[in-house]
Amino acid sequence: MVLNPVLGKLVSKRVVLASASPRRQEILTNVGLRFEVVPSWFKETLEKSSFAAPYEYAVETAKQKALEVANRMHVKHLRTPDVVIGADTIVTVDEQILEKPVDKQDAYRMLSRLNGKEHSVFTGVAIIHCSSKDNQLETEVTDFYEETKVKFSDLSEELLWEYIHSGEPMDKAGGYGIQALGGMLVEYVHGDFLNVVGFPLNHFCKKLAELYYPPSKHNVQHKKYDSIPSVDTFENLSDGESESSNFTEHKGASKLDSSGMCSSEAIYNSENSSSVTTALMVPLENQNGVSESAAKLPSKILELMDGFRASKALFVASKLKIFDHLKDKGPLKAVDIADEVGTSVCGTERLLDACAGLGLLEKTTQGYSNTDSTNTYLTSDGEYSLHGYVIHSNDHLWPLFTNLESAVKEGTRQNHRAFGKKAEDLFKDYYHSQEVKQRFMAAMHSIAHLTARDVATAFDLSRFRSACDLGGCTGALAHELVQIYPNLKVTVFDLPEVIANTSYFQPSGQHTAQVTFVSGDFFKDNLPEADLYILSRVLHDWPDEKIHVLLSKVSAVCKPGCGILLAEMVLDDEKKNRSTALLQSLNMLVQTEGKERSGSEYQALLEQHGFTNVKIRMRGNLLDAILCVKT
Ligand SMILES: O=c1[nH]cc([C@@H]2O[C@H](COP(=O)(O)OP(=O)(O)OP(=O)(O)O)[C@@H](O)[C@H]2O)c(=O)[nH]1
Repeated sequence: MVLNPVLGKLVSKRVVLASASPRRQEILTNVGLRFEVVPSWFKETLEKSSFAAPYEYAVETAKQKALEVANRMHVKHLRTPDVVIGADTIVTVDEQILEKPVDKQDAYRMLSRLNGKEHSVFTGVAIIHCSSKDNQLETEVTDFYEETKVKFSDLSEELLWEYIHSGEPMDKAGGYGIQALGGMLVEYVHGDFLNVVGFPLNHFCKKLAELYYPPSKHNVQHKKYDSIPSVDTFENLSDGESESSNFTEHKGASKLDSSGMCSSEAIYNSENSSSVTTALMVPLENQNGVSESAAKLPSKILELMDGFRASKALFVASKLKIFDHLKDKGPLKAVDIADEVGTSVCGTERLLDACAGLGLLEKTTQGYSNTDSTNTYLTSDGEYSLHGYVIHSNDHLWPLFTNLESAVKEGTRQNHRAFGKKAEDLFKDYYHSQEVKQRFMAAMHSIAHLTARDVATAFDLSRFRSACDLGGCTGALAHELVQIYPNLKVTVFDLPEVIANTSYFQPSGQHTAQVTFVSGDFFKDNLPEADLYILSRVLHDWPDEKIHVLLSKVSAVCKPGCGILLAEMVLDDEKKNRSTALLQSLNMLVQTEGKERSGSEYQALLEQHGFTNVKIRMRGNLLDAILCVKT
């Protein structure tokens, strides 16, 4: 994959995307970039007439978005990031700048202007390199823009309104999404398609190449980065740093084409790849050296068929604490690991090779060692350890999922089949078995800790003085909130059995005293008073009837102006787009009476209890956020 050496330069850096746009997150995730998402609070209100050209407005807005996040993260002691990326997309037609429509009428106004005409889409991008000197933030700004021309067909009023009623235009510049239904409105595109979607990836890579590989004697003879360097050029540019070598090329194998099929060219296998691409070896030449045309294979389907093998390899390596041993002692040979964990050498070697093939381990002549992301996410003491959730997935979710067929046939949870006990009796185990309780709490903690910043920064919550996190478990989200909002006090409200076991999970450091724990059952007991009630991964556990009971209790204690913050995976209205969220809904089917819901479904539930002004922030990661206010 020729572009990866450039992106590889960011591997060891703390990269932050200052954008709430799920499309930008997806474009960058798809090429294997690892980053955190901290949406900018910069309001897009710069005076447009003060800019000589529309692209200058987009570039300045992108810059201000990124600088706001860099400053906020620095000031709030959230560890200064190395690189912050901001972007802003606008549409221009007849010398007018169109941003996101504020309502359906506004969307109609925009789409009518674009109807039958060619217009320009500009995305301004800012790449801010940050450092901290004497506790002062220092920034180096690189910015650029990209223009793409798009022409709309002549569209009927009826079609425009049908499109507007689909809901798609609302969070999109110019009121359309070219990547989805909006694509049907478009006659042609001249230029970078991804630029229209919200992020000019190609130009971004060229900028990184300029920044990280300044012209040397060798490449000055070539064109100066007005194109992406070729494979050879990249090899010449490589400075031999390990991050570049994470991106491995193998000749004579396969890569995915845009249709998801395989064609013969090159294998791409990187630990930074968001999805594991199944490597299907397709020889380019037969034994006589004659080229053969490689058969197209349904790689996506083959990958899905293999998915359970990959999951189980990860689970077993985690259960055996292989990643923990390698963190402390790696690199280690298979024989040494087998000795440490008490397993067979031949079985351990195959497991380790599989983990290396999946990008979880690195294999060298010295033996096996963890990748950076394995150290961060898969060791039990990693900064964002998911170890607890991996073990929960193996011990609890795996047996439930093996009964998925029955769950689908019967439409109910499968605890009785998976564990020989009804859900209620399992709950009693939870009360009585310290081991089961701790495993569950560790699982919930790992996801809450990983997603806490995303949830806490989805909206500006600084106007709230007190919050109550209902079902807040170990307080991971509460602690993140008080770091970000130092004037906030958070009460974590959960069952007595949970509260009694929270001490192990408590962080040290600033503002921890602002988090307190209160035990109770939110269906039965009085709720603590607060300006903001938080329900993170709670509503998806319950059917609508129970949610009404809970929301009416919250509504009864909420004063006007108080709010609810929900954190859930939000489905699109047609329930067809986000496979992770749709699979999560199956996950709720096998074990609860709940389900994942769409934004409109949550809105309807909330509005029935007097909560209005419902705002939804699709984060595109593990949790989305919904904020509403009691009127
Ligand atoms: O064809 C498409 N055109 C545009 C989009 C999406 O539109 C928005 C543009 O808005 P903006 O640049 O202000 O970005 P936000 O979404 O508000 O997020 P920030 O937090 O970065 O301000 C952008 O999301 C594009 O992806 C589209 O999807 N298709």
